[in-house]
Amino acid sequence: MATQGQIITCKAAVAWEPNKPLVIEDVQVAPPQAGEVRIKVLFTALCHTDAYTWSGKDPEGLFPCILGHEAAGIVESVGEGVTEVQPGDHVIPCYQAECRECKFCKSGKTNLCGKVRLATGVGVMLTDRQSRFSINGKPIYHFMGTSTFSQYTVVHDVSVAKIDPIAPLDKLIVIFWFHDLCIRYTLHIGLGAVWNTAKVEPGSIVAIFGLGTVGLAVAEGAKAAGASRIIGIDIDSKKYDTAKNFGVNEFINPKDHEKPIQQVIVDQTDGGVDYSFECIGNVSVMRAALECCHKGWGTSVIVGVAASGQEISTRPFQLVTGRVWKGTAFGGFKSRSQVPWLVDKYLKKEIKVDEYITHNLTLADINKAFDLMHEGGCLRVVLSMHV
Ligand SMILES: NC(=O)c1ccc[n+]([C@@H]2O[C@H](COP(=O)([O-])OP(=O)(O)OC[C@H]3O[C@@H](n4cnc5c(N)ncnc54)[C@H](O)[C@@H]3O)[C@@H](O)[C@H]2O)c1
Ligand SMILES: [Zn+2]
Repeated sequence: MATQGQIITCKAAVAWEPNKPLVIEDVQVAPPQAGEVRIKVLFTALCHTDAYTWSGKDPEGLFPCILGHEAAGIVESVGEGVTEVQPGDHVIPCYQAECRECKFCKSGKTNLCGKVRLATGVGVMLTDRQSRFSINGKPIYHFMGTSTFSQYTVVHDVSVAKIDPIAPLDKLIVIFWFHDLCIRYTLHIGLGAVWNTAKVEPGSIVAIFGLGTVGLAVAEGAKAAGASRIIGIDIDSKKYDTAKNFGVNEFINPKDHEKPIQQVIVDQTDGGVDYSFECIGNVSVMRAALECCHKGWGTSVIVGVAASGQEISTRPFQLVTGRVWKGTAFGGFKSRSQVPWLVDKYLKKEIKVDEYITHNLTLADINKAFDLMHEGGCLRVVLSMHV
């Protein structure tokens, strides 16, 4: 391939400073080094995690940087020692790596691989602690080990999930195919919370706090697991309209009640729910989500990401009497091993994907895309990489 081993100059949306509009720039992307993969990004989606770092509230946020962590693309070239993917492979970059060698990976109990975290947490690559992005010699930080708001990105090979390419690569099919993958990636956080972390059984009563994209994916997972009652809780009653399509069959707006929301739920469920999921990132809602669980067995899963420095609290008696408090990152899915499996489920139409995409724009419109994301009625904005 002509670009192999060369610096590629391409377009990327650069966050120069917190809270300032992203700027489409010509960025130089260095070739991948040992254990690295350079990917031509075809589609990327936006997520609140990008917005959070961009806002400047994320203490780990580094500027200037290239944000973005939900995407699908094609391998352009690989560095020395990379054996699992090769140029032309269809891939999804994953912010949660899976090295299969560290003690986390080997434990079989968690997806929190530790291999590249020290480097990705500070916006560089592991090999030489440098960035592969620069503008006229000035380094631009990576973000979450993915940086997908760029037409080309370099990631660690342990962070790349290879996807089965669908047979006839007719242009349109490729477009739709990748199109859907972008969303697939966020979606599985919700599904994983239900299938891997909580292990919801048929007939369960489930409460979901926050009916954004993540909450809807939890609802879909709960429905697929056979939950009988799926109670959605949101301060925006309009959210119930969409949520019904994803399996939510009861709705409570905490603002309609004088009593604390956990008490309202306990009253309506004969003592509490079997499973609850906090999909907002609000620590007082996390407490409510635990306390609305049934004594003896109720399990509450924290999916939402609270602002840095926040703490959760409850009376220890809540746990002594059998409630369980859990958390999940990346849905508990092992990235490289299980992302392809999820894609397969999608192809077999076992899980919804298309329904989450409410807007399609291009990289050039990325600032508009962020505005849309903060509006009601928007689930996922997918960007193609044209400018
Ligand atoms: N654990 C993970 O792996 C992971 C991955 C991605 C995102 N997240 C987190 O999941 C959370 C949800 O993400 P999203 O994209 O669905 O967000 P979103 O903003 O689209 O949805 C949040 C919903 O919560 C509702 N809400 C806000 N405050 C509320 C309150 N006090 N009571 C009831 N409802 C309330 C809002 O009206 C909205 O509908 C975020 O914290 C995000 O950072 C976690
Ligand atoms: Zn590992």
